[in-house]
Amino acid sequence: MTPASPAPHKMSARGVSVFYGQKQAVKDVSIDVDMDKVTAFIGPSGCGKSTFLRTFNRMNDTIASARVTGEITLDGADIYAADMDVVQLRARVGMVFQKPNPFPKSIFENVAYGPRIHGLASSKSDLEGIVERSLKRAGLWEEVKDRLSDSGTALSGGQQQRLCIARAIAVDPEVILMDEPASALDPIATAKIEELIHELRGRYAIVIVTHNMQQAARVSQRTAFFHLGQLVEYGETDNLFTAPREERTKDYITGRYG
Ligand SMILES: Nc1ncnc2c1ncn2[C@@H]1O[C@H](COP(=O)(O)OP(=O)(O)OP(=O)(O)O)[C@@H](O)[C@H]1O
Repeated sequence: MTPASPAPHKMSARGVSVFYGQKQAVKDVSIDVDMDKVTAFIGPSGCGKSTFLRTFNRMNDTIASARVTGEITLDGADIYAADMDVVQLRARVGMVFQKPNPFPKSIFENVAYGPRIHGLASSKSDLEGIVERSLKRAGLWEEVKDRLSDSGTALSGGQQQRLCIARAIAVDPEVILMDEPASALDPIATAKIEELIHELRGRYAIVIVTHNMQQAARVSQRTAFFHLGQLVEYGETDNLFTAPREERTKDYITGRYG
């Protein structure tokens, strides 16, 4: 009997480099990201974590000087192919930013906007159902269900970030990219976001950039350590923090630099 082939990776990067003009920010990085897992990107400031994360849904396209080489696939399809619909790609690979950035619209509209432009709801009640389900999944429903028409920007920072997560979830993504999603939040709001990441893990592939090693250890199953644009080490989070293979990883996690 031939052994079953391993499950295909949700996303794979092969030999990815990113340049800003002449400057190379990401150097020949290859990595796989899987469903049901949280992957953390850690490393000192400026090592290219955010730049690399943004290649996964082509957010670098919005920066005129940025150039990406190598290959990134989603379910085996090259996301940089000429016929890739980038709007569709960003619905499948959603993103949550460091600073919560709700639209200056109502809580309801923040979540309803994506499903509406992507034609995901067949009726008003269908749309209301999507909004409720997304807010529930983002752990915000109980706090906002009686004031859905209030402005999203009037919420607390932590609530705004959960609203942004609800907005990403509403279009039914497969992958969620989070770029330091809790670094602008207080410890209680941070704990809520971390709890939420745990709850979301079963449904999506999640990739999180974090400055905070304790946070990476708490929320992720896999960790990638970056230094000077290179991927130094990638492995199971427990192993990486307890028995790093590379000297540079060891120096970083023991606080010798960074
Ligand atoms: N829009 C840009 N134009 C030019 N250079 C950039 C741009 N964005 C980032 N860089 C440079 O690319 C390198 C990697 O930056 P990036 O933000 O990806 O690192 P990072 O590891 O996420 O850092 P941090 O943790 O501080 O956010 C840095 O040297 C940075 O100055």
